[in-house]
Amino acid sequence: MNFAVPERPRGLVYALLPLLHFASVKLTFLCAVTPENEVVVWLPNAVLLAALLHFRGQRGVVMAALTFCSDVTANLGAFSWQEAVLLSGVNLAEVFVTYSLMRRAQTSPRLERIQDFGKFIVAGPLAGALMAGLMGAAVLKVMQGTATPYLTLVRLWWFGDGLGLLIYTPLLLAFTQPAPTMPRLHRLDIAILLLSLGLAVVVFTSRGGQIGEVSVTPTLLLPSTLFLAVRFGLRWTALGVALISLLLAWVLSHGHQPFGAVDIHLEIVRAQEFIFTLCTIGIGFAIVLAQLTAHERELEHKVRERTQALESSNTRLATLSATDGLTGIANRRRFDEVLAGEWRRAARSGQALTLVMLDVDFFKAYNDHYGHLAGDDCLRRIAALLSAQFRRTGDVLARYGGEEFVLLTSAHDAADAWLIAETARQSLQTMALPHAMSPFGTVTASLGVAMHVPVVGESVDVLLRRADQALYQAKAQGRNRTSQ
Ligand SMILES: Nc1nc2c(ncn2[C@@H]2O[C@H](COP(=O)(O)OP(=O)(O)OP(=O)(O)O)[C@@H](O)[C@H]2O)c(=O)[nH]1
Repeated sequence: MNFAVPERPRGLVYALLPLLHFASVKLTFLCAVTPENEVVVWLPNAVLLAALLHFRGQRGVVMAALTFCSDVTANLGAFSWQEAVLLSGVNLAEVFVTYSLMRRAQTSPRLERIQDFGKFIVAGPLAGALMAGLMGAAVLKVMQGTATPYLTLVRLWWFGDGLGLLIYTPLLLAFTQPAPTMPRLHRLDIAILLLSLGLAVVVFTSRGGQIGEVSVTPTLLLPSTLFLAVRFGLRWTALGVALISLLLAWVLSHGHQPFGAVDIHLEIVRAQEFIFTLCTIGIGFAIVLAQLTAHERELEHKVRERTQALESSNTRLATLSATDGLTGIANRRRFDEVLAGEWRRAARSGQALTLVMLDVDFFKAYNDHYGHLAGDDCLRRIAALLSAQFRRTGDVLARYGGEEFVLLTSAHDAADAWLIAETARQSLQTMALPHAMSPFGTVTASLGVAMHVPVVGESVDVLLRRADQALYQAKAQGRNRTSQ
């Protein structure tokens, strides 16, 4: 049982446990014991089992002692005190054997997986209750000298106790869990529930009659249980199953014959078979559905997580593929994309585009003199300076390659365009990065400016070529200048 351990049982639990046990004894006698003293279902043992499962066995001895006292008290009405103590001991043994078997089989105490429900059925209704049947029947035979054959006594005890565990344990456990969200009750739900209620009344009072070819037996209520499982989940299915089972037991023990006019012993076995089928199918189906829903949610959650991770790595990749690794500004690829888009937009709107090309002067000499790493650093500082300068909306600064930068911007006119470029050149000069191999003594740049209003169908090369020519001119005229 590898699930989170809940808090230990406290005062209120100790008070409620024997009360619930005693109430379950009363409920059993009210609904499920025939005038011939045959028990159709014996509920009380499930109270201790559910408590042991819920609290993972913590303070099990105290809880057992409390329910034992309640059990002996309940038995005293029908048996001598020695018999009462022995029979309550058998009940206690049944619960502890069931609990130990479930523990051994590593059963989830919440019975929330179909495998766990299966293990519970084997450990409790089959093994635990059978063992109690063998022991209880022996006590009755030896102490009371009952005339009923030993094996019949075993069967009666086994089936009654087993079904009690089967009906009541999942119900009590379901109600100790946090309440699941209830689906909204539609008109169709109400109609089906009312129809099922009507059907139950017909089934339980029809004395095994027939409508046409169809036998009106409790089996007809099976679809209603499946409906409960589909619409309302485990908690309400467990309750529905328990109600139908107890109603059937009550009907039987009050002389009605929902399976037709057959011998009462046979009638009880039929009812028990039906209750077993109803519980295993109804509760099992509800558990499978809940498991599927939980699995689906888990999958959805995983898909959402993966999608988010994929999206963020896509975004990171997109940023990486658009960024120049050395300077952190846009790379040529990104610049070409933006230029093409802006070119088309300007062609439609008739707006002028301004392109500034900036090439660092004597950079080979800088590299040769200061080293390649210093050259890298110099390029980074120039990029930072230009980024700080060109930050108007719509400005796109990029490293075009090597020691060449480009700026796509908009200017009012040619003079404005020249001023933008010239300001950048002057800032670089003012930064005064030492360049011993340059006639200017500091790092400088030459800039070429081109301005053009594109027309639809014209190639961007027009603008690039013009800027390149202007740059060539600036270089030819002595460098550290802006040409247009
Ligand atoms: N450190 C460094 N150097 C680079 C990088 N990319 C290109 N270069 C260098 O930039 C230099 C460019 O040299 P050239 O094309 O001859 O130009 P220049 O020496 O600046 O001469 P002008 O442009 O005519 O003034 C070459 O030495 C390249 O190795 C880079 O990422 N880091």
